[in-house]
Amino acid sequence: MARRDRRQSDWRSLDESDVRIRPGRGSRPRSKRRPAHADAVPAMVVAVDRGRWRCAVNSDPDRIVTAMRARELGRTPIVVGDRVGLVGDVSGKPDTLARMVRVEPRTSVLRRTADDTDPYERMVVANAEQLLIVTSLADPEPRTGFLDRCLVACYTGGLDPVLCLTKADLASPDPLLDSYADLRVPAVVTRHDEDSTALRETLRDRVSALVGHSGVGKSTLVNRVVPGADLAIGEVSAVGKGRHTSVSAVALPLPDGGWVIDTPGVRSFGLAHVTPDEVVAAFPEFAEAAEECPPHCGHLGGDEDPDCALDDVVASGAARASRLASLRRLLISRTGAEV
Ligand SMILES: Nc1nc2c(ncn2[C@@H]2O[C@H](COP(=O)(O)OP(=O)(O)OP(=O)(O)O)[C@@H](O)[C@H]2O)c(=O)[nH]1
Ligand SMILES: [Zn+2]
Repeated sequence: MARRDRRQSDWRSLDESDVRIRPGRGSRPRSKRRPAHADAVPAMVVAVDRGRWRCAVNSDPDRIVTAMRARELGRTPIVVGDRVGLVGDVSGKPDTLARMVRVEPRTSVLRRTADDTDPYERMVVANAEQLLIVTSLADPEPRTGFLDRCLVACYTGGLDPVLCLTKADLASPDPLLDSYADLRVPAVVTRHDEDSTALRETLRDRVSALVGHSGVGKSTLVNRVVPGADLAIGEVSAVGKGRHTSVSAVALPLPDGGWVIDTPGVRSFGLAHVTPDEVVAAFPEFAEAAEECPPHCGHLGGDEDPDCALDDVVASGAARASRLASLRRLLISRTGAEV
């Protein structure tokens, strides 16, 4: 609790956003001002730049409105993917500015810390249903440490992970797929000399965030599934005048429905905010046993956590040893060196 209090008071100094899902909000008694904004129109944030938010009214990519934050929202972080309520001029005509009066509770949050020692979590994307972890099979070689960290971010943030393995013309996906089989993460394999039907199917009608290291072919993918993506990114990143390249997330509409949220600035996932128990919670067969562990168990077993109860689950035959090994690999990635 102490940690939470400290964090709350320090939010103000952050430039990126904090990151909390606020599950309590839906059941909280309605505040007095809510009825006053009964006419607010729903919209999704598609880009953020320096105190201005670009929003798609009714999630319609053809109804883009620029908005400011109503004073009553204080400094609540508002990021791409947030569902908001807008009042005022929502025409979207040049030089008009709507007012954002509400941020809906989030269904998921993709968050990270800047590095592993940074105690402050930052929100990257809100409400994405899935995270496409874009990894090339060669050139550059897959970085499983990064991949594992992305999985942890999914499990603790409420997103469905999907492995997106690119450059299959250069190397076989099988070894990588084998090493993730126990985690049961769905995968899409792509190569630039074949069509992208499987990828389109995976993305259709969903809100998908994309992460990947430089050079893995993420831009190639985005341009394939979103015609004119380069142009669109240029446009939204021009929200704050004078800025030509966007490093924050940008939501781009898919022609068949759904959105992809590119995260150009995100090359790493510090996970200082994640506890071992949060990771274990994503593994139903181990979650209950973890309650039998000594306090502050890191669940790594061996010399690190000799009394960890997770080994008993495997010994009893209720889970496979390889599942526990995969879980522990994720736990190690949480504390391991940044990759
Ligand atoms: N062989 C092969 N090369 C590919 C494939 N997809 C992309 N590339 C190449 O990989 C390089 C990097 O692709 P980009 O799409 O720019 O990669 P990125 O991940 O967006 O990288 P940044 O722009 O640095 O963020 C380019 O030279 C692409 O032509 C593929 O399926 N096979
Ligand atoms: Zn344990």
